[in-house]
Amino acid sequence: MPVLEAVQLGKQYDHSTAALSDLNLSIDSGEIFCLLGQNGAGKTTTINLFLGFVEATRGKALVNGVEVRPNDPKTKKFIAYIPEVVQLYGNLTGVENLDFFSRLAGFRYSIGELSAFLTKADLGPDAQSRKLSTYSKGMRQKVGIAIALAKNADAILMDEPTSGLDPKATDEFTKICKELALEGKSIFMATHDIFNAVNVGTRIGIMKQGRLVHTLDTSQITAGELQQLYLETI
Ligand SMILES: Nc1ncnc2c1ncn2[C@@H]1O[C@H](COP(=O)(O)OP(=O)(O)OP(=O)(O)O)[C@@H](O)[C@H]1O
Repeated sequence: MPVLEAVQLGKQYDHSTAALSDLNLSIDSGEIFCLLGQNGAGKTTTINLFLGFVEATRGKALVNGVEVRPNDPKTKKFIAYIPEVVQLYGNLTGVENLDFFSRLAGFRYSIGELSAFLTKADLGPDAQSRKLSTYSKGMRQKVGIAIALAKNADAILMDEPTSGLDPKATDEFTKICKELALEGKSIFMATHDIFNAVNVGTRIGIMKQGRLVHTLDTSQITAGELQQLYLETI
């Protein structure tokens, strides 16, 4: 069974044209699916439909075979979400933030366990005990990853996770994503970074005006070819 599945999924906000139309997509355990598309193409809408933040006007989104419904916690426990800027408490340390958000998700961990999640997310011991107000954007992303790990989510959804990260931080983030996928997590990422999409993704989707117009295996395409296809498509 796919971890994330969209069946004829569509969304129309009010009287506007459809933000998403007829999306059919299956993402398995261990896959990293990178969704490309211009501003307004429908990437965030797709993520929001899986999260249950907005309600589908057509079709359905499923997580582990369970249909997503807004305000229904059933599918939320399977998913973690990492927004472009991970919102955390500046006056709490990395460990304290992770503890707070783990408790919100219903998990209580020892300091050692919390520290192990942060270490796995590539945040060293010095950083773990520092206040979040001193963290870089890349470090905040790592706390976001640790929160996903602590929640034991099967799917991690990310909206432009590498935007604004320097090349080293992007590389570190990419390595963590690959490790998580090897452990069986499903990752769904909206991104504008074509090079990183080819580097990190197992599959790429290109969306235009709410429609998924291309789906490719990254083994079949170079970054240059993807860029060409993207520019021809949008
Ligand atoms: N809450 C909303 N109400 C009305 N229209 C919306 C709402 N959210 C998004 N839209 C519209 O839906 C379309 C798709 O937007 P969406 O944010 O999903 O695109 P995107 O691909 O994520 O863009 P970006 O790369 O800028 O984040 C756009 O036309 C946008 O204006």
